[in-house]
Amino acid sequence: MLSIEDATVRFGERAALDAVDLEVAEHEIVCVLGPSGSGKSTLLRAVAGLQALDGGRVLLAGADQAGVPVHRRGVGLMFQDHQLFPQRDVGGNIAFGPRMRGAGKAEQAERVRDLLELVGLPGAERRSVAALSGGEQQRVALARALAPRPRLLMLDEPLGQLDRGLRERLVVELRQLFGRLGTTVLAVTHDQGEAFALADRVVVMRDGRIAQSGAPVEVWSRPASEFVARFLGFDNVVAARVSGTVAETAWGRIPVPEGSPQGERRLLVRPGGARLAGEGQRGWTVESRTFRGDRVAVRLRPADGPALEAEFPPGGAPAEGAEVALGFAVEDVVVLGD
Ligand SMILES: Nc1ncnc2c1ncn2[C@@H]1O[C@H](COP(=O)(O)OP(=O)(O)OP(=O)(O)O)[C@@H](O)[C@H]1O
Repeated sequence: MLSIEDATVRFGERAALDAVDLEVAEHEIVCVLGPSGSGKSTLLRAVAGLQALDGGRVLLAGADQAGVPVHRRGVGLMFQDHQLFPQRDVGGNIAFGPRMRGAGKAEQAERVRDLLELVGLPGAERRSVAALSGGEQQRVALARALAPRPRLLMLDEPLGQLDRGLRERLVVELRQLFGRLGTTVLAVTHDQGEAFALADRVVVMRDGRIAQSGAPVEVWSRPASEFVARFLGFDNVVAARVSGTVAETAWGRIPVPEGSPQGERRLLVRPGGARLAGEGQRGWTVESRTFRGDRVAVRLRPADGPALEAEFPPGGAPAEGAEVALGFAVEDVVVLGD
């Protein structure tokens, strides 16, 4: 459906997109994640035709989009800076696209009715957009973006302004909705929870390049590099010398999965990977304990080396100041690439 080939966009000396290659298949939901300034919006804008490329190509269904204006690309946009038209009512906002494409009054009304049904706001045609809640406005913006039946829907921080509870609910609804409609989606967010919940595939960007691309579970369980690991919030990263299935680290000898990269590496231990073990490595002191509802986060300090963040079930966490022995679960250990 969408092929981005070697796409480059420069602002002065700096490349906001640096030779990016990305394919999005029909019906696929791809979420682009990354820190502020990593080039996420520039990527979307380039696909939409709002940003010219300095190099490379954007193809939609095989056709090079060079010189094709935004409104002829057949893409739907729901961007942060594309607010609803305040002077039109809900129906007027949603009917805008179909009207521009020459749909008659009856067809427009039917489309608006169907879409309002779809986004869970049946009968809201005549409501003023100013009188809608934030969540309702997002739904109307989504209906407006879907109205012209775009072959590709692009979302920039679709739920950015909303509070967490509403976001979590809407993200589930969105995924179901896109599945039902068979919509192909390219979305951008800085919120990893949102990306992981929405996407079939996540793409993590760094400085205008793709740092990792894969199914959510794959990226989560096997971050490719220290950058991706830290971006996902994993802080237990330590220098390691890997030989076979064992790594020597400041946290002691740690088992690593078979087939791990060898030699001088960086190694990640997910917080669930450290276990209390009588026959494990002794000499860890519990520096702090933080209750997090369903688990307790515990900061452990070895005799000599950096602290390690571990997680325990609420009933099973050691007390502050306690001396414990630790073992490591190999499935929570990742030898990172460069
Ligand atoms: N019109 C512009 N002129 C100059 N520099 C720009 C322009 N648009 C973007 N940039 C720069 O390009 C880089 C990538 O910006 P972009 O907006 O794509 O990042 P982003 O990942 O979407 O960030 P955010 O999450 O903050 O929206 C940044 O360094 C930004 O300052």
